[in-house]
Amino acid sequence: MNLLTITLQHFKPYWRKLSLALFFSLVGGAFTILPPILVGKLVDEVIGDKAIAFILWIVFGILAAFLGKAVFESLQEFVQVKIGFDVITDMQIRAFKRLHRTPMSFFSTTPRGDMLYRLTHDVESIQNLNNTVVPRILQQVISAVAAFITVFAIYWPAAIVMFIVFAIYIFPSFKLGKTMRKMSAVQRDMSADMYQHLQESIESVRLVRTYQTQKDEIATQERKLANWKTYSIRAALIGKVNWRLGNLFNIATPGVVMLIGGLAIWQGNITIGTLVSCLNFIPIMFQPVRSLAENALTIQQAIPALQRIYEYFDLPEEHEQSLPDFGLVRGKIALHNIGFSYPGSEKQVLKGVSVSVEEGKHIGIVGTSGGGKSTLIQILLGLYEPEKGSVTIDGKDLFKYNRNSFRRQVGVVSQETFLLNSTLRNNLLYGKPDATMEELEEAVEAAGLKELIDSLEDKYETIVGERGLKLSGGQRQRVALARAILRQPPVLIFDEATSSLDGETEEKVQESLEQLIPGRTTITIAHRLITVRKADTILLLDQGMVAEQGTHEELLALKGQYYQLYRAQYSELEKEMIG
Ligand SMILES: Nc1ncnc2c1ncn2[C@@H]1O[C@H](COP(=O)(O)OP(=O)(O)OP(=O)(O)O)[C@@H](O)[C@H]1O
Repeated sequence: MNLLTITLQHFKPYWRKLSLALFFSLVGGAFTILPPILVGKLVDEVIGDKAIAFILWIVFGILAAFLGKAVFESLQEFVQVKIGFDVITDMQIRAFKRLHRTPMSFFSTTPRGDMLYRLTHDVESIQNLNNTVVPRILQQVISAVAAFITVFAIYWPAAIVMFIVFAIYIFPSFKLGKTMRKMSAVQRDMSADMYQHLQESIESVRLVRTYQTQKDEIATQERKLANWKTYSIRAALIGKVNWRLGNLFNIATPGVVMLIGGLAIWQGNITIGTLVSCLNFIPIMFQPVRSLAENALTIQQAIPALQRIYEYFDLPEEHEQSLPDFGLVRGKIALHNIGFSYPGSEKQVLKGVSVSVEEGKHIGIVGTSGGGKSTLIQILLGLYEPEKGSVTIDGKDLFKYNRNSFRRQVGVVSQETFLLNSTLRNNLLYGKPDATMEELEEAVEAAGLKELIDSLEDKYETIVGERGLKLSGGQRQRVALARAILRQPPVLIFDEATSSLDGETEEKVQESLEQLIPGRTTITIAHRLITVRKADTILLLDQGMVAEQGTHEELLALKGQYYQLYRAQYSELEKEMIG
């Protein structure tokens, strides 16, 4: 679909308001043509015939026309500004919705700064266009057409002259507009790139300070700014050329009209009043044409922003929205012969992995770093689709159902805990906003958070700071744990969920978790083998393959990789106990 079609689609729901705006604009336009006609009458009839008493009526007419124009054009602007905001919010939400439905691979390959720039700055520049340029364009077009028709009716040669001069003026403006559009597209990409760098630099301020790379950061920003500046100056100069051109024609047009009009008066074809009217119509017609040409440049500049937002409307969807829901999940999970490599990467991360967990059972996954443990979980959650193999939940193919309906019934605590810049209460209730205070306190207790909350002055109302930065790593992880526990889901996934806790706290939390686990299908990924020793089955993943599988005791008895890992992790005393 092209740009215009998509844009019109967005305006379509507001056609009633648009018609109202058009009506107000037409009435405003009618008032615009009155003053020049009355001025002509003033010259011919009042001054010429010395009918001084009539002058008051003319002056009153002119004032009334200006007032009428102001009232109706304001009404039109008001309606259109409202439509402008309606349309822009619709556009932003459409792009945002689509972003939330697009596959995870998009997020791992697209810079965050670029996404944010599109949804904020690009939207903003279209908003400016919608609120200022679009409402005026309607008035301008109507005024220009009304003026042209009136001049044509009272003295057509003047109308033809005006039309030719304006056409000559408009042509280069549109030509310049095309150049501006291209330049503006480059400028937007440059700005988005700068935004991306600024965001990354600010977000990683701790890293920058620790590694003392401020100079490099500033140098990079200076380089980006210098390129952007050179380009922007060029674009601004082109805009000025257009403005100067407008000035030139502004002076030339009355001259030509006076020349041919004067000749017509001398020949007795028109009255002086008619020429005065025509001259008064020039600014009415020229001003809109001029703004139209200038606005055309603004529109051309905004088109790349529009394109960047529209690109998001076409993002692929993770799954069709029409897929059926899972219904109540019981928790029998089977991943069969999974083969997977990340989009854009050649490396096979998973090479034929099969895992099956019976309803309510606990499976532990251990193995070397980078072995593919977290990837397996992402596939189980349907965040990535495997190239090979299948994922079934209660015997149903995950990819033939609405994945969100499965995810809603899973409690996940991962290595990276994401907290909102809000109160502890809001963070805890994120997965279950309607939980009772009793449920909340139970979850807090189970996650070992009670002491912390009691020690805080504002208790549950304490603000945790952006991304939970006011909490320690272990505290953040416990908040995430409580959040998952609160949901009481049939499936629990712990991906290094207790890795940031000290030994003592980990042990306590582990005890609470062990009470929570029975009856729920649980998958625990852990580096510390002690975390999974009670699991029904333990899977050792090595370089994308299942190297060993069995209970803790079976694996130890096997004296393979698991045994080696265990030995490496525990004290001499424990080693002796095994031996
Ligand atoms: N988004 C991604 N794009 C490309 N490659 C990725 C991506 N995420 C992970 N990988 C690669 O996939 C492999 C498996 O990563 P994964 O995070 O699944 O391992 P892991 O076993 O969970 O490791 P760890 O125990 O260190 O958390 C790694 O080699 C990693 O570099």
